[in-house]
Amino acid sequence: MSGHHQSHPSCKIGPSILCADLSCLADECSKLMTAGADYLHLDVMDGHFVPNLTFGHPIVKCLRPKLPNVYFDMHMMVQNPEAWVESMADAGANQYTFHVEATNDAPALCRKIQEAGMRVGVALKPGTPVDIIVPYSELFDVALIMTVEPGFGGQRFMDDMMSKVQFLRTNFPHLDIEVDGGVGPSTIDQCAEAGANMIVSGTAITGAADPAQVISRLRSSVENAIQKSQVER
Ligand SMILES: O=C(CO)[C@@H](O)[C@H](O)COP(=O)(O)O
Ligand SMILES: [Fe+2]
Repeated sequence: MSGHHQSHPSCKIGPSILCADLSCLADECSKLMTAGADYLHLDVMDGHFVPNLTFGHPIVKCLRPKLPNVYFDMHMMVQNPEAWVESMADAGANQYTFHVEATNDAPALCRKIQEAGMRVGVALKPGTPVDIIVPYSELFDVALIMTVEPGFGGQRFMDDMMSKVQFLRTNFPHLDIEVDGGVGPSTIDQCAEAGANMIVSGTAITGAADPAQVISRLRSSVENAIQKSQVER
């Protein structure tokens, strides 16, 4: 995965497995990697922070040996994100993306995640202003801009979130900026133009007849936008 301190970070496509066939999750994950994914986005929901319930670190622990080289981005939609850092690190997670709305000490949590050996992601719900993460921007590797209200796949993309992506790309050219929620072929271009480089897409990929074709479509949109931004400099 791209580091935090490099020129414009490269394009990474990370399918969300939330709406995949969870009865054979390891196979679904392998298929997505074979279809060209760069990483996997695993949605952890606790039924408190969001009105839905999925899975936790025991699943990651079982997936890891079957997918030894896959980057797991854990989207922690949980009330007490501090509680699961060590378990997720032990289970083999690579990135721990917590919601700033779920903690009253985000900088301390960033340090805790770093000390556990994972990359740090900070996620913002649609209603949360982007400037609140500016004071501790040196403590995280990825900013996740939710483009739906978290909790479910298959929702409608919120295009007014693009101003947050643009703000971050303008002020933090080297930051990995992730978008998540309703992202697919019909919404990727505005994400790419705003400056997102880590692309989470769930139902648009797992519901597609040809996931590989959707992944390459998302990738070409982002790579074109990166090229264009570098020419314009
Ligand atoms: O975190 C979430 C939902 O809360 C997302 O990761 C969704 O799972 C993405 O699914 P689509 O909106 O792309 O179908
Ligand atoms: Fe997610």
